[in-house]
Amino acid sequence: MFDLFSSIVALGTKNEHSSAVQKTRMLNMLVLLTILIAIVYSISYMYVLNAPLVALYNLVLTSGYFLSLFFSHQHHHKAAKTWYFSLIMLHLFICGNLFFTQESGFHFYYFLVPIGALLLFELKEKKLKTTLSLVAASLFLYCENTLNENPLHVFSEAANHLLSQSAFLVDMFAIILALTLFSKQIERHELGLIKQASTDMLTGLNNRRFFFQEGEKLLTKKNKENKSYSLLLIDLDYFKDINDKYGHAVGDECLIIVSDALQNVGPENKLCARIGGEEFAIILPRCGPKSAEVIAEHVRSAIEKITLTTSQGDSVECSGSIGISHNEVKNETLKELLEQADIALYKAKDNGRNQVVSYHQLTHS
Ligand SMILES: Nc1nc2c(ncn2[C@@H]2O[C@H](COP(=O)(O)OP(=O)(O)OP(=O)(O)O)[C@@H](O)[C@H]2O)c(=O)[nH]1
Repeated sequence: MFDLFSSIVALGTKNEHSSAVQKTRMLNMLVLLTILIAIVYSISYMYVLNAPLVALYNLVLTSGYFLSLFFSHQHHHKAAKTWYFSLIMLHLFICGNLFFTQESGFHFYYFLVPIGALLLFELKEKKLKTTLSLVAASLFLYCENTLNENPLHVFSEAANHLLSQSAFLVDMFAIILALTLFSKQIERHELGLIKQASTDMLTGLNNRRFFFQEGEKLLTKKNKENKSYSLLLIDLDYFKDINDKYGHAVGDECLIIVSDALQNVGPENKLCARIGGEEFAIILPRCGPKSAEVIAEHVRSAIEKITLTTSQGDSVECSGSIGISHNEVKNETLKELLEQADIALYKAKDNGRNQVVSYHQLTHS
């Protein structure tokens, strides 16, 4: 049963972009919900309100919603939405102006049309969305001010009261549901944008922007708490040669593998980022000079162990030089720590590469 529900909700979502998938799923769900509510109404007309003819007509109208699911299945999304909203308006008009009188409160359901259209139509479908909403508003006003003299079924006052109350409740539920879905949509998009703006596209590591933003925050906090921390600046050796010899794509693959290795070495609470072409940085919170040197050595060794086999069968090896700095003298800023780590890194390159040099060692020797 659940599988059937899931496959109906997923109708027409294959190979669509994520926003269209969301909207199509929402429409399919709404169609199913409408069918369910309409069936519940038919059952109550039949057994509670004793109006079998109304129940039958209502079921015939309800079957029309399946066409919307068919349009979704055929990927005619605009047609699916337009048909759904048009049919729901026709359905309400027939209920309020043929089956019963406006005292049944069915015309209050017209409010669902602008809410649904706002959620389900794309921004560029403004005209269609506005037209449907205006038609719904006009029909509401018409029904509110017109009394059907010859209804198919005359309800008692209590039944009319019950029906109009149920319309209010469904309206309220729909507004809450729409707002919840809407805010979820916004939140999801916002999180996606934040992630995109802070991630390096090639390697998936944090990017330079995020590193500086979060690094400053982290260091200000640690400086205030008088806690020690270290910074590792890692630069791959002779990377230009790898690009020149094996091609840019192999160079890219190498950067990805190195990034994975960096993420897997050292403590979990580190801040690791790609801050330049073949340059990476790691901030190690609560980490003094000795521990930083041990971790840096693990990082160096992890990079050295990487071997990449190209499609031509060549083995590519890489190595990295690492400069370390600490907040030992005064509460250094991130910029100062990077400058110190850069001096140490330069020394590591100068000494022959594939090694770790600490700024602390340089200044104390
Ligand atoms: N494949 C690839 N290469 C990149 C990327 N970003 C920068 N590079 C290359 O990285 C190389 C860096 O070269 P250099 O600065 O000379 O450094 P190096 O060859 O590693 O030499 P040393 O640092 O002195 O050991 C350049 O050839 C850049 O084109 C990237 O995203 N992908």
